[in-house]
Amino acid sequence: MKINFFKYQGAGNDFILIDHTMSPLENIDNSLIEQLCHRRFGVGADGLMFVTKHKDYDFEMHYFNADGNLGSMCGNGGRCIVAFAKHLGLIEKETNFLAVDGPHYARISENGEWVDLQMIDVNIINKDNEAYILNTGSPHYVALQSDLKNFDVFTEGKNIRYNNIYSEKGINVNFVEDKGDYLFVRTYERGVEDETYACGTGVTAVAMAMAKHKNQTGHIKTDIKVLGGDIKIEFDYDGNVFTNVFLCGPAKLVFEGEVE
Ligand SMILES: N[C@@H](CCC[C@H](N)C(=O)O)C(=O)O
Repeated sequence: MKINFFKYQGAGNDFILIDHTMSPLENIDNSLIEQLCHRRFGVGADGLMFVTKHKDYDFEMHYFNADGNLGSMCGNGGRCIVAFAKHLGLIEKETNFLAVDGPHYARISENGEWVDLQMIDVNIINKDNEAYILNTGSPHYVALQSDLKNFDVFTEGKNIRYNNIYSEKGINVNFVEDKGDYLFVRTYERGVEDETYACGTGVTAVAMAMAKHKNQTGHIKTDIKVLGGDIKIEFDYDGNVFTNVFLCGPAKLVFEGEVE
């Protein structure tokens, strides 16, 4: 069976995208997804997404992590699937689509390579000692870390993800260093079980945690640097709820191909 795929990346978080708009999604082969995402034996990606039709929305996003399992919301994946939907001619400048955490609005630049994606409102932030725990569509742990450039994100992130509190359901682990004008963020991702070059729901969680940490309220814009590039986050925060949350950044087609 031949599979046509498109490879996209959003700030270095990379995905295999498959157009499934002509038929419903059934009989998912999770081991095939894992194999396609494998960086030695497959195409190589942090995750795989199917685009299907939906009667009430422009399209529906189905996201699987690189381990082959159904993921929770993927922010960079969401931005890439919007670029893909434009490429397929499903949308033009704006869209309302459905993802695992509910409906999302997004707008896309003329050249199709920059996407502002609205994320879910967030009203719960918990603490685990000094770290912040919140769900921005996916569960996140946010910890401040000095000298982050030289920090062992893989080992420390993995230790937290697999500790007694989080091992069962898993968590994405983000480390952040406040650089003044911007935040530098590195993330260990659940489901990839490695550090990735960017995590969209992760940087969203980091911007929210830092607003709370610094007692900021109002309309807050945050510039973020990750290993794979630059991302911007915007939201309103009244001290209780984060609303009008936007994850803004690049979403680019890398190549397309076919596997047997
Ligand atoms: N890379 C993603 C996060 C994907 C979901 C995550 N790995 C999980 O299932 O926990 C992003 O950009 O948000």
